[in-house]
Amino acid sequence: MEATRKYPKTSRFAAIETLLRLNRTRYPVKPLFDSVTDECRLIGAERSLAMNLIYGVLRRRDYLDLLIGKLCNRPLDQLEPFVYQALSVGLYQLFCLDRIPESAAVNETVNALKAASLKKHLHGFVNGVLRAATRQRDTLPGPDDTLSSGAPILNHPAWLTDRWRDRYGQDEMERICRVNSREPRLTLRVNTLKIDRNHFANRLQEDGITAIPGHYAPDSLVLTNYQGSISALPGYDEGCFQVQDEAAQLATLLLGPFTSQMAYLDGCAGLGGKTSHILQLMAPNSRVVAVEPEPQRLRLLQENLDRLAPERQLTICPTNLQEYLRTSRLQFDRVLIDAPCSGTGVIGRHPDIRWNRQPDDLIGYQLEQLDLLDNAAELVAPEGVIVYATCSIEIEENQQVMERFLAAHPGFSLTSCRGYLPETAVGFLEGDVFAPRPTGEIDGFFAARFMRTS
Ligand SMILES: C[S@@+](CC[C@H](N)C(=O)[O-])C[C@H]1O[C@@H](n2cnc3c(N)ncnc32)[C@H](O)[C@@H]1O
Repeated sequence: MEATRKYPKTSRFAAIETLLRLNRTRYPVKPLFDSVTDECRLIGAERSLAMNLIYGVLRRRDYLDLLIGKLCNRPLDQLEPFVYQALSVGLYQLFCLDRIPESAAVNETVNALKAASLKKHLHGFVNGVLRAATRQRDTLPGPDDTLSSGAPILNHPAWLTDRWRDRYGQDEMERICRVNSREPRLTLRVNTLKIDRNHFANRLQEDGITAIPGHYAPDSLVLTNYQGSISALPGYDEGCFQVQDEAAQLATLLLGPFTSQMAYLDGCAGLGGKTSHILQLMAPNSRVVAVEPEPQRLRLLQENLDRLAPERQLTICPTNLQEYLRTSRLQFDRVLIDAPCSGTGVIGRHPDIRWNRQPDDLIGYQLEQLDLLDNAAELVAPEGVIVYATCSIEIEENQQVMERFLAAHPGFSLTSCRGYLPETAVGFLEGDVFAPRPTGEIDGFFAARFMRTS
């Protein structure tokens, strides 16, 4: 108790504790982080720093393990678990960030061990390793160096790198890993119901925030130098924008053409990123139904839509698609199935995914995705279109789902995404489907259009 009172549970403590729980449970990092930061009563900049440290460690896990292995003369699994995570957080600050002074990185990390009431010799051990690391900086590898064998540091589990090597070749696999190891960029979709892209960019500029138009999606802005929280950006409360990668923005365009009197169903609405985009793009006398079963997401969906499009024709259904189909008599011109998936296209943005997923998960997702599409097929009107989307780059969740759906539903045919993408984005087509791989400018994604022909 004495130590806890003396040493507050700061951002470093929260980062270490979250990484520890993640390692133990393999739960998604966000809810673990929320409960740890609530317990530590962390807010504002301290909370953001904790988040950056966790995500950074997860993006550079193999590199940090390499450093720890060189600096400690024992196997990693023989380190006390809190000590192992503390060394990771400390070394990440020292070797991957340039905005934290060395002394603060070391002292604050050691204080986290004190706040955790760990034995005194462990404080000394962590202090010694981190100080040795700063002295030996010139002889230790940097985060983007290759190993002495010439092999790159991939920071991904072997099952993922093996499958990407088999599919794309060594160079492309290494490129994807490199992209996923860097901090992703922050991209917004300007809400043109409220303001156009140029005016909003100027408004950000007035606050010293540089915003450049994205290369692909017509309403996108990329913020190149912003480190603060999203809700502190100008125009947040007024609903002037939504954080959304360009791949996700392009996916909604595939629901086009946005002619009048159309009925849209967003069958997996989540937090409403694409629902709000449909509301932004739809022509007069159109309407949207959004289905989402998960209560927490539902609450955020409602909040987001209240902020972004309060006066639009929208019905939110707090249920799953299967139940919706049982109770609804409606048919839709466009159905979007932005399905639950492994998320391997957004591993840079959500770095816990790479360590939490297992190869067997892919077939589990495929079954869920096919079931959602079976239900969607019943809800789409003749001549209507289903857009099937995932943020995965795995064949099992994309091409295989597409083939199996079409084989089971002869009344549907694949139609090309080409006519719905801006010219700058047609390079992401693989045949008829939209399938960018992560580049640092755009997330990995997959989308296909199925038209009901009979
Ligand atoms: C990839 S997320 C959707 C993201 C969202 N479209 C967006 O752009 O923000 C998939 C969503 O499907 C929801 N979901 C899972 N099973 C479902 C089901 N059987 N019916 C409808 N939605 C489901 C999940 O709760 C999750 O929010």
